[in-house]
Amino acid sequence: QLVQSTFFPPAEGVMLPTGSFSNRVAFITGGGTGLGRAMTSTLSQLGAQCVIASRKLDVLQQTAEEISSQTGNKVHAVECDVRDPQAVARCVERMETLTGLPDVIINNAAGNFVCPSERLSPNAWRSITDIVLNGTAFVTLELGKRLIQSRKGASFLAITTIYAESGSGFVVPSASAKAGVEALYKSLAAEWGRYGHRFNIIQPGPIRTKGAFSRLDPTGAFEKAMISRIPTGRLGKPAEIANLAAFVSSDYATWMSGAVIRLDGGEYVSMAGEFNELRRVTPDQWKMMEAMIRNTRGS
Ligand SMILES: CCCCCCCCC/C=C/C=C/C(=O)SCCNC(=O)CCNC(=O)[C@H](O)C(C)(C)COP(=O)(O)OP(=O)(O)OC[C@H]1O[C@@H](n2cnc3c(N)ncnc32)[C@H](O)[C@@H]1OP(=O)(O)O
Ligand SMILES: NC(=O)C1=CN([C@@H]2O[C@H](COP(=O)(O)OP(=O)(O)OC[C@H]3O[C@@H](n4cnc5c(N)ncnc54)[C@H](OP(=O)(O)O)[C@@H]3O)[C@@H](O)[C@H]2O)C=CC1
Repeated sequence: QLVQSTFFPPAEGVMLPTGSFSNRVAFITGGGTGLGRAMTSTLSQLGAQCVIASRKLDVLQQTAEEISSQTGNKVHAVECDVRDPQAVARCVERMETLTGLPDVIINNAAGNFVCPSERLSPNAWRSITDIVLNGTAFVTLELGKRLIQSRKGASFLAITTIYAESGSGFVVPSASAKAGVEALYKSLAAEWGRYGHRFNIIQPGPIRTKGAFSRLDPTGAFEKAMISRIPTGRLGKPAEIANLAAFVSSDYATWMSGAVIRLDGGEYVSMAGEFNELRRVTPDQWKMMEAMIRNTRGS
């Protein structure tokens, strides 16, 4: 952590009023681990009945038991590989039986690893883009069609990343697929408002989770450099994303649709600005540089 992080301590308590999601059902892909688990925990504390889905049923079941024993609200675990549209349809059928169709859908499941693009096999490309782009599309279309048929409104949220906008070397399948997810959600925000559906996007900056950090910085060698470019001087916390996701999915945000919200401690703008490296210039060096600039005559 950098010294300025003391100005920006994370508030990790649940932000919305108790009961904000009473009588609501929330469906969270990848809800067993990391940020998905944090969002499930927050929504469950706020009264939602949650359904979490991913490939590893044992992980999902353990998370579901832990959260529901803390909150007293049901959390259902449903096995689902989002790459398989038939598995997605079966998962949604199971959810309809357990809870009925959801009010809140969070597309959070993802796959990623750092790799020079010239080392990627076609299957490596397919693996990431299938989870991130096709998986989000299959979940969104399956649920969207059923919600439209039932004339039920819903809030859809996709978790992308800050480099969905800029692109990034060494995570090219992820960058391409996340950019596709953003196009999908912005497009549906325009098309399906008439059915009572909102679509929003959160772009998190770096937040320590085992899933992300073990695949993106396996040796830990890049963490210090990464934190040094974050103006608020620290990583994000899962609870910070969870509070934002809860707000975006809540009745306090019914006028929000098609929004792309970056929550990254300022990392994106810090990397983007041409002159931002001048942060390193000391007061004495500024004195000298200013004198040089003022003494310049003509062009
Ligand atoms: C600079 C410091 C950075 C510090 C962190 C900063 C973070 C800030 C921004 C973060 C953004 C985060 C975005 C995320 O999405 S994080 C989410 C991460 N979580 C996961 O990835 C969880 C799920 N992942 C997985 O299950 C696997 O990793 C998987 C590979 C994506 C999928 O698993 P599976 O289906 O079992 O696939 P496999 O059969 O194992 O592999 C499929 C093909 O992919 C090839 N492959 C796998 N790993 C690698 C690798 N490391 N390098 C190259 N190729 C790889 C594999 O070989 C297969 O191809 P084939 O051999 O041709 O068949
Ligand atoms: N942590 C960070 O710094 C950042 C994370 N993000 C995004 O946040 C989200 C959560 O990531 P994070 O919590 O860090 O990482 P995790 O690895 O913990 O989460 C990824 C989840 O996706 C699930 N998943 C992967 N493949 C599939 C599949 N085929 N079908 C269903 N579920 C699947 C995994 O469960 P299982 O293995 O059981 O299938 C896992 O629970 C992702 O969208 C990621 O891109 C974005 C920017 C920064």
